[in-house]
Amino acid sequence: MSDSDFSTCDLFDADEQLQSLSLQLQNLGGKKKFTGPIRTIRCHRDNGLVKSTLNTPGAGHVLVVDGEGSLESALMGDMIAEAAIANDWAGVVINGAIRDRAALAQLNLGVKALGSNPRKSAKAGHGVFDIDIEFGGVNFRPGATLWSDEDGILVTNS
Ligand SMILES: O=C([O-])CC(=O)C(=O)O
Repeated sequence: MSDSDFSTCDLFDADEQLQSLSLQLQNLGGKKKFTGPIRTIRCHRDNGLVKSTLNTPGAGHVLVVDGEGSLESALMGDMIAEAAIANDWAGVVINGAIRDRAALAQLNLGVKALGSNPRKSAKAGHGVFDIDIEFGGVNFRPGATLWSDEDGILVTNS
């Protein structure tokens, strides 16, 4: 299925077993609909892993980042987002903050996040990669498929 020809409402109607995120993330990227298999990161006010991961080939994956809900500093800005596009990532979902909101809105990348903060995060690289993470009542398992549009985010169980 291409990035633009699905609707999460129709997908849910066809399969009510899909997980649906109740957390009201903001749709902040220039690409308002995106889908792909999941990779994951958990980190707290440190985006070193996010930066290095989005600088490696994404092959159409969606990076789900559990920033543990912190809005104290941003986990992605326009430079990292441009690297994600260059490396063929479909989108980035962040349980935390971004910055460069106006620039992200112009980029051909899916971006969902809680909000924005101009303060940068540390870049020590503390965090964990490709583990199961859970927020908003959804289990995000590496390799599961995610769909995101204006209505919300759906994730397969496997
Ligand atoms: O470097 C950062 O932490 C975030 C940022 O400003 C960018 O991606 O442009």
